[in-house]
Amino acid sequence: MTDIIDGDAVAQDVRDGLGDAIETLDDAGVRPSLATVLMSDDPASETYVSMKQRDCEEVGIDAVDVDIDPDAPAEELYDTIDELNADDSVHGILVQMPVPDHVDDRDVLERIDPEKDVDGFHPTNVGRLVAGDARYKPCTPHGIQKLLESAGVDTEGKDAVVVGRSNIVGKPMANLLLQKADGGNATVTVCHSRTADTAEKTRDADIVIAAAGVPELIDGDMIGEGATVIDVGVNRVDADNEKGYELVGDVDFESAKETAGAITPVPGGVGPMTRAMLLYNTVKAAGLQSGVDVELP
Ligand SMILES: Nc1nc(=O)c2c([nH]1)NC[C@@H]1CN(c3ccc(C(=O)N[C@@H](CCC(=O)O)C(=O)O)cc3)C=[N+]21
Repeated sequence: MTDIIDGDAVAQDVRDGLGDAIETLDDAGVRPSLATVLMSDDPASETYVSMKQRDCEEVGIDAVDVDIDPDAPAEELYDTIDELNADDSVHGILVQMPVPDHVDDRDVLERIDPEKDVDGFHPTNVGRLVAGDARYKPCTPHGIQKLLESAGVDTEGKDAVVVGRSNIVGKPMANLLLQKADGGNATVTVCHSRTADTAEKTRDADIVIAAAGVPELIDGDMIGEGATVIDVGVNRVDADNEKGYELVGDVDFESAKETAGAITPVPGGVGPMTRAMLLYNTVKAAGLQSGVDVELP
């Protein structure tokens, strides 16, 4: 029987597990606070930001919500980041990506105080991660590590194939799987759009992480018997339903689950974990900035 890994349930465990740390901080008079900055009118981005704010409320994190007109000059976003950097009551800053074309996303990520960079996208935090000394692990790959752990999948000595080489998922995922640490110690292959034969690589893998942003790129023929399949895709395709869209993963779930030993669904797999690990990083940030020792799940 294929194990369908329940991301909603594991995310709930992480949120519950943050309770102790949030209480410890509360005893010290500290309330963790996350600022989300949205410079977009893309409906998907708006949905994600409002889900993050709801998550914060649920666990007892203050959510500061800044909206910037997508047509505003880049300086308005920079000024906002500067203000949030200087505000001691704010522990985490997330600028929802993508930002408009006239704003350079690298400039944005470098502007955020690395201590408050709960996405883990600042070059300082990227460097620390690669060096094996992560401060804030990027939320999606970190969430995937938690999912694998919860499914009883030990990564040590396994062949892991990451499909996709983005800065926010593929590259940090490959790095985490490579670390000499729990959730790492895997033999890692990274496939991408220029890979000669991706199927040949994925077929031999114990763990396949699909993070290419291409709907249903990975099907059952590309998965080896009993492999663990993690689907990072959150592709919105038009559909004739209430929402007007359907979420489609990078994996063809129906065919892949026939050969996989364990698989994450979309929705309800990696997405909720990404949000849970953002809360985790925010609580960690509050601890680091206030000098309060917190125990994280
Ligand atoms: N600075 C920044 N940090 C991010 O972490 C970031 C970002 N920008 N930009 C966009 C991507 C995407 N992302 C998702 C988070 C949660 C779900 C999620 O919870 N999805 C639900 C369903 C959501 C729905 O119904 O649309 C699920 O898969 O079950 C999806 C996507 C975070 N991102």
